[in-house]
Amino acid sequence: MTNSTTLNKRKVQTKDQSKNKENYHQKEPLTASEEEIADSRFGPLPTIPKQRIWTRIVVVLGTLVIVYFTSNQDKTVHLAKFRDSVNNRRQDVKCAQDYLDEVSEFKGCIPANCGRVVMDHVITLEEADQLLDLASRGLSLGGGSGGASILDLHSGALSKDDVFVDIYSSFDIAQTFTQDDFALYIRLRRKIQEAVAMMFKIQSNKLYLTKPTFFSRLTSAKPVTPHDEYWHPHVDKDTYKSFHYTSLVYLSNYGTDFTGGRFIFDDPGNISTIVEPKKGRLSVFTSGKENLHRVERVESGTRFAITVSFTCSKKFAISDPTLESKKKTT
Ligand SMILES: O=C(O)CCC(=O)C(=O)O
Ligand SMILES: [Fe+2]
Repeated sequence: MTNSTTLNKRKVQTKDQSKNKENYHQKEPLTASEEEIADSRFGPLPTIPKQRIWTRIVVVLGTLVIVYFTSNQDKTVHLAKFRDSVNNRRQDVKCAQDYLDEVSEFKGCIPANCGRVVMDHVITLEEADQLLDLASRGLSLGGGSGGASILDLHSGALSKDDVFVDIYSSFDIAQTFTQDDFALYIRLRRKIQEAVAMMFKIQSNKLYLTKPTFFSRLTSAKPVTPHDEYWHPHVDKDTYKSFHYTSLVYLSNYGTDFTGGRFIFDDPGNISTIVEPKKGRLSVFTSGKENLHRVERVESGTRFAITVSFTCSKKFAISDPTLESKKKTT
């Protein structure tokens, strides 16, 4: 066969194929023999009913809408619910670089991981009740007119109306507190310090109590001073330079003693990581930007807690208060 004959044959084939194509597009009925050939070689030509196409479009669009809205919405994660009883429920997060840079100077005080841990079995219910009793007696000497009152047993700062007073110079504190109160306070501070050291794998003797360390009483009352606005997101280390580890012990129960007032870590990706306060619950976390947090506004009732703060830097250490040492300053 010559080359020209082959070429001619190809031309004929191409002509036939384009004829078929035309047939297909123009939907001209196939001849019986063409139909037979099409059926036997390829099976019947596929057809998608219009209704099914619309169903698919609606499903795809619906899915896109759901994905769009859910990805922009707040996601809520519970680190510890009120009804949970947790041993050491931890969540590691990447340390903020400036926190890591700073803490790296303090050998024995560098956390194995940054993050948060909730512990329900470090402070007993009885100890929490005793602390609550101590806090209530102290706070009964004053109390802010807005929704937040604090009592700092180290500095003596107590909220009173819209200012702070010094309980050690304003009152005869021996009428309000006993030596046992201070002994309890010191014992629990040590317990918390041990727990912080254990959870972050650091040396307890490289950790120092720092200021402010204080009791808080929160209500739904209208704010009077900026100190009453406890619900703003913040980083403890930005507010208080000395902080490296923050710990909180809750002294009242979410849902029964008060509503609202949950503790929330504002995590990247609009994730709210929630700790519901519970009497005796200890929550500890590294104080850097990795742990941006806030307290929800209390809606009803009264919420008591104590913030116990630790530093790795000896120069920011404060000593434990005792009844004797504090009486001397009056
Ligand atoms: O009371 C709490 O749950 C948190 C208080 C707090 O954020 C703080 O003391 O810095
Ligand atoms: Fe805080």
